[in-house]
Amino acid sequence: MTERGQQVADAAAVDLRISDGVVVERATQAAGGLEPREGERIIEADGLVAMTGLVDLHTHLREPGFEQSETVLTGTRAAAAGGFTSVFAMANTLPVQDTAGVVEQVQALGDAAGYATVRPIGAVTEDLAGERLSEIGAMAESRAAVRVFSDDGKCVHDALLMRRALEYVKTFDGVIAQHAQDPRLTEGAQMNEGALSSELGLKGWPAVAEESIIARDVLLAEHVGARLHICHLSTAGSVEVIRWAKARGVQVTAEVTPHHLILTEELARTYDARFKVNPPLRREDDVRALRAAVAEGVIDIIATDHAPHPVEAKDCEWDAAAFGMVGLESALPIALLTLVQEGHASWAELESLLSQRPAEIGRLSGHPTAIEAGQPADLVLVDPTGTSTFSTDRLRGRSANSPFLGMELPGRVAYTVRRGFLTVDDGELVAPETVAASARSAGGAR
Ligand SMILES: NC(=O)N[C@@H](CC(=O)O)C(=O)O
Ligand SMILES: [Zn+2]
Ligand SMILES: [Zn+2]
Repeated sequence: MTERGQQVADAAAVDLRISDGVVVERATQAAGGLEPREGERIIEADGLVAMTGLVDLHTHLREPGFEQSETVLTGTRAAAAGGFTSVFAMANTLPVQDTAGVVEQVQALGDAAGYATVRPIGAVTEDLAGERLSEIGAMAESRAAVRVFSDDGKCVHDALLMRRALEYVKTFDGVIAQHAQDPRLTEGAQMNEGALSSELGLKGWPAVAEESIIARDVLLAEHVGARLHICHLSTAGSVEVIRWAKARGVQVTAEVTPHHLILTEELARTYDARFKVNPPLRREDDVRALRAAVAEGVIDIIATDHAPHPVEAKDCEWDAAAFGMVGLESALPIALLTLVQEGHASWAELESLLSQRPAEIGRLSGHPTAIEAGQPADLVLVDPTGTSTFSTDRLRGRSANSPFLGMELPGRVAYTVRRGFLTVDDGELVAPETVAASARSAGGAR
């Protein structure tokens, strides 16, 4: 397979030859490019931008247990459509991903589907109950080799458990990904706390409920000398705390979701539960601070927090609706709109935010560090020109609870290549049988 694309860093047109899941040759077109050989498929990628495959450190795939919302197959289809080649699957399944058996099962489902590398996240506490540590060691040593642990959906609130979890993962270079939400400060909370929550009569969720947990946890991570990752940062104050911790040398990383980079609490006025999410949409000044923190490097990555829910969990009163939004297919377009087009990040920085840094934080093995000869062929080719209306036909998962439906968004994924085979071909998902067969034959490639 020969690909004509553009290199991200210097925007020079290059040809790539891919064979057996690896980029085997790369030449600039200025230097003559590559001659296609007999039997090779040529992808015309002129005008497209190439990035290493996107990596989502925060995806809810819902299987086992909530297959009416999403399955590993449907969720990784959505991932591929969005340009992702790897996803980290959150632990709040049923049963919870808190044993070696369950994480191995989720990983095996991902391997069989083939649309993306699925790396299960292990629960920090048994059944996400916040009482006893889960089998962290057994999950780390299992075939799934778990490196990221999180009770996401719930906060690890007990400081002693958090300390013990940090001590444990430190022994094998793992990381605790904290969902920072003080449960007592957010009992019954429905949206951001402020003048608008009072006006709408919805119970408020104060910024300090997030910031106080982050402050505690960066201090614990410093004390233990372990790695801490903060999920879905949503307030200007959280940015301040992370900046302070990084300046002290704490091993902390932080993520922001696409939706927190663009949407605000004002959307609660619609009472449309597509805009109900945990943590809640905040204010304009928070959105500004989050974008600036990405530009400054205080925020390390963009993660989708893809949280599918069925119609009945969203098409109801705000108070009764579930928290969460789907996000895999819209992540790159929203990042382009809010960061690249606004001058907060270059394409190369986008590759860092959506591919390189999440892979590093999750200790993802077999992920390319660049698109060059000798590197695994996990990459995405994006059409950067024009915009299109984001509609349900762009969604490839099982649920349609996207807050971006109807918006004009830039950036279409033209091709996604995983382990050398196509999962998206000329803007269309490749059929499941074809992808599964390609994944089986690529099985031993790494
Ligand atoms: N983000 C959400 O609003 N919901 C997530 C849980 C979570 O990420 O906290 C879910 O599992 O639905
Ligand atoms: Zn969460
Ligand atoms: Zn989540």
